Amino acid sequence: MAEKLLDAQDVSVEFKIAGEYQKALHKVNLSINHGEVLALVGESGSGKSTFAMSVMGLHNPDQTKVTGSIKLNGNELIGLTERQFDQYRGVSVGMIFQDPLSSLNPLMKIGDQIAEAMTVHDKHTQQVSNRVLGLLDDVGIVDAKRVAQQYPHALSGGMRQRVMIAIALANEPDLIIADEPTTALDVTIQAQILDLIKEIQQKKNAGILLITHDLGVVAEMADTVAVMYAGQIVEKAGVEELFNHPKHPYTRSLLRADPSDVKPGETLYAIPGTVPALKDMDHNKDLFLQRVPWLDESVVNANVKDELQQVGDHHYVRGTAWQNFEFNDVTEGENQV
Ligand SMILES: Nc1ncnc2c1ncn2[C@@H]1O[C@H](COP(=O)(O)OP(=O)(O)OP(=O)(O)O)[C@@H](O)[C@H]1O
Repeated sequence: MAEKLLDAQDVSVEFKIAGEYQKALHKVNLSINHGEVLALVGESGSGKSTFAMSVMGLHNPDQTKVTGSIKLNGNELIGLTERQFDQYRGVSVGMIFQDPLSSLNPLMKIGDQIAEAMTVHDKHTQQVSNRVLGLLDDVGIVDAKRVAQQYPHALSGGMRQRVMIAIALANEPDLIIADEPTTALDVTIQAQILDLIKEIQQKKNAGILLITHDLGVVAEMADTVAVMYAGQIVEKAGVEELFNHPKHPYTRSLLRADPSDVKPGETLYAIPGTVPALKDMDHNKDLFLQRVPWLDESVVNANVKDELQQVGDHHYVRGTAWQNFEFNDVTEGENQV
């Protein structure tokens, strides 16, 4: 079998908070093939960015313990020094964040910032200038010559995001990590940027780790979906399978709470409660079940294995609560927050 582009096994992350290590990720297993778009979804605080930052080596080693294995093209990343990480961050892995303005240097012209991202010794050659213009062209910027001479503040949000994508692509990375890449943009611009990411991904056969809370974006972009809750993967499946046959109570709740899926006259389902604080996470349990008020305590408190159970073709679920999970529509109104 061909080597995986990204292969993360048993990745756990602990943050030192008030002198004590607290676990934010527990034994996460995720892999991405070349050309595959994996969407990582879950509510705010579920651990999506913590995972992405582990892949990019962006955690502060003095306050964070990262264990397990993360291999990129077969090379282990966990345990690398900052200098070693530099050899692939921005090179084999490109990054697109939610807020391009805070990622771009306000004092540097766009063209120089793109050139700066390239792994070439002399950034001032004609070849580099041509490549900068080519990249701006690739991300759909017309009049690239003029834009290359501008500063970030002169551009619209959508244009800035295109520039971020050009920077992410500067070294033709194998993997692109896109953390909420369109959240800050207007809906029409969102669609353009998503199309652009998809087009680039197909052209370059790059793998994408797409972090989003927007299920519409997932449906549009993803091949595979991993659902994260309280620092654990609770369900993984191909995108159609996950949308059509969700199993885990959390996945089913997320889909039910999807604002884009509400029909006129219907009220939007709100998942009761919130993601627990790190110190309250007992990862031997299926932590979402605490938020299902009608479940029996014995179900909520039962210990659950770390390994996901295979329930279909490429479809995996954590725990067994899904087997008897039903929405309690009678009390649902009372349970809403
Ligand atoms: N540097 C840090 N120090 C302490 N706790 C942190 C740190 N970074 C993240 N956490 C905690 O880890 C948990 C997971 O956070 P994370 O940002 O990964 O979630 P997320 O799913 O990406 O959320 P969002 O969608 O809001 O970005 C949260 O409880 C968060 O408070």
